Amino acid sequence: MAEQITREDALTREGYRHACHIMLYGDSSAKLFGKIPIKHIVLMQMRFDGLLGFPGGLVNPSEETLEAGLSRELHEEVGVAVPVGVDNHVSSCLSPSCPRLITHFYIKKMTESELKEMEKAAVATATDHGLEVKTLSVISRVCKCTYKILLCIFLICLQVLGMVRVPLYFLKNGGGLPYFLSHSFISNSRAQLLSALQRCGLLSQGELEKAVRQAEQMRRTRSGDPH
Ligand SMILES: O=c1[nH]cnc2c1ncn2[C@H]1C[C@H](O)[C@@H](COP(=O)(O)OP(=O)(O)O)O1
Repeated sequence: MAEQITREDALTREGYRHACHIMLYGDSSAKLFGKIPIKHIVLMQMRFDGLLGFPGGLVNPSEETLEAGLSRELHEEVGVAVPVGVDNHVSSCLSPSCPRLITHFYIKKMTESELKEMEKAAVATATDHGLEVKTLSVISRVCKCTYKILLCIFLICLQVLGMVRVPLYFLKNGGGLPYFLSHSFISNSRAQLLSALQRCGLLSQGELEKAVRQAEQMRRTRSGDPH
């Protein structure tokens, strides 16, 4: 469990790095398979390392405010300007997995069309990724470097493979949210997601507990541990 601190306390600590990430969400009238109302859109990202996390990144508070840095990161990652203010801040924590890292978390509600614009912009980034990968094969031939080394360097620079919607519904056999929660998440982003879903009233406490229980069961089944 990550230790919570205030935003003010975080900013007075010396020798810490600051990571700012945001949950962008909104109401939706869309229906899954034309019949299951999805009710809300919640965006996360598939990162270059295969882990799920929120959009955002590292910010240096001696150069810019946390919120300005987060807006800049969003613009760099997705290509869309999303203003973020202190009123969007919800928590600051000492990272449970990275020493001397403080993770700041923000939530912002957007309209369905703004969220779809973000998704389209993220797809455009993925198109550039495809083009860049072709370019890499040409560079690797010219420079006689291996394609794999160049691709790793490129993916580490790119950091994001695409935007994903969090399924907030329950399907048969743990499909939907339980299955989603059984994947691997970066740092404390899974806990950030669960607390944000509760805080924004997107799911009830009972639904969240059911999803977490089923996800845990799936993880145990996959690892061959029956308990
Ligand atoms: O979604 C997240 N929630 C909490 N902490 C996160 C999340 N994503 C990453 N992190 C942590 C772990 C990472 O090492 C640092 C930096 O994040 P990242 O997005 O990789 O930053 P840069 O793109 O390198 O600026 O934060």
